[in-house]
Amino acid sequence: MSNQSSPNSTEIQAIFDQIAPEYDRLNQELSLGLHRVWKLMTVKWCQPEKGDFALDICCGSGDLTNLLSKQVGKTGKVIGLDFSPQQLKIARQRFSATNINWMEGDALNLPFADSSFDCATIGYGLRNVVDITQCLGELYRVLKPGAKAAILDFHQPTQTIAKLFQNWYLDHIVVPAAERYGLTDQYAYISPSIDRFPQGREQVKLGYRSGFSGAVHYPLLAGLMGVLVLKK
Ligand SMILES: C/C(=C\Cc1cc(O)c2ccccc2c1O)CCC[C@H](C)CCC[C@H](C)CCCC(C)C
Ligand SMILES: C[S@@+](CC[C@H](N)C(=O)[O-])C[C@H]1O[C@@H](n2cnc3c(N)ncnc32)[C@H](O)[C@@H]1O
Repeated sequence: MSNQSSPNSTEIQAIFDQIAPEYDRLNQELSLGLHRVWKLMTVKWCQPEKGDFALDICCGSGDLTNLLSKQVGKTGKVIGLDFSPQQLKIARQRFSATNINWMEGDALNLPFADSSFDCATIGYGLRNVVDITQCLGELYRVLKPGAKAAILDFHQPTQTIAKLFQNWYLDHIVVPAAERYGLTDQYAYISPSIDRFPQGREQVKLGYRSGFSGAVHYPLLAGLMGVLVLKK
């Protein structure tokens, strides 16, 4: 990894390629299965409807793409986009719904026309892109007027006790669990990435600065993470 404090795009892509084989198992174990609840809430918050054209940015192994697929139904379509070939390989193996298109692409340069999508999600992706403002700008551009996006991610809790727990859990539960698979460095990246990521109030400001007409942040898990809901 480069000596700069935050990894570059190539290094981030490598992290997610390398963890792809164990990613879902570790998410399930380390969140005690709760990540499925957080993802369900995220999809509900972008208000998908039958027949919609939906986008899951930074789709990874496809959890949110799959949930959107169920919501938009046979008359709808979902694009799952990610720049990690290995994550997309897992996604294609896991989910075969005919209304899903898997695409390798960059969240910072989305290959879609303006005002294309009825709704969108980003699950644990915004914290991992190298330019948050550029990503939000692209998200704004490809959404239809009035469309909603829901962005799920970790952030630093405001309460000290919650921050202490987050650090403890990451350092003493998450990283040791990853060591079993030789993925220590890849999972040790999570903590500093959370430290660099804006908290809910700042995320709302970034949403408005990106042109969204509405921005609300809903904290989850005592503020260890949350969902930013944006309306174009
Ligand atoms: C689905 C989850 C995390 C996705 C995720 C995001 C990243 O940015 C990564 C970067 C590098 C490697 C892996 C990931 C990654 O998996 C959430 C569940 C998995 C979390 C790793 C577990 C941590 C949860 C909270 C810090 C504490 C939860 C405590 C509660 C008692 C369950
Ligand atoms: C923690 S994973 C989240 C995957 C999935 N959304 C989930 O909820 O499990 C973050 C994903 O963001 C992807 N990613 C990071 N930067 C990206 C970019 N600029 N363009 C596309 N995908 C990116 C990574 O490849 C990785 O699959």
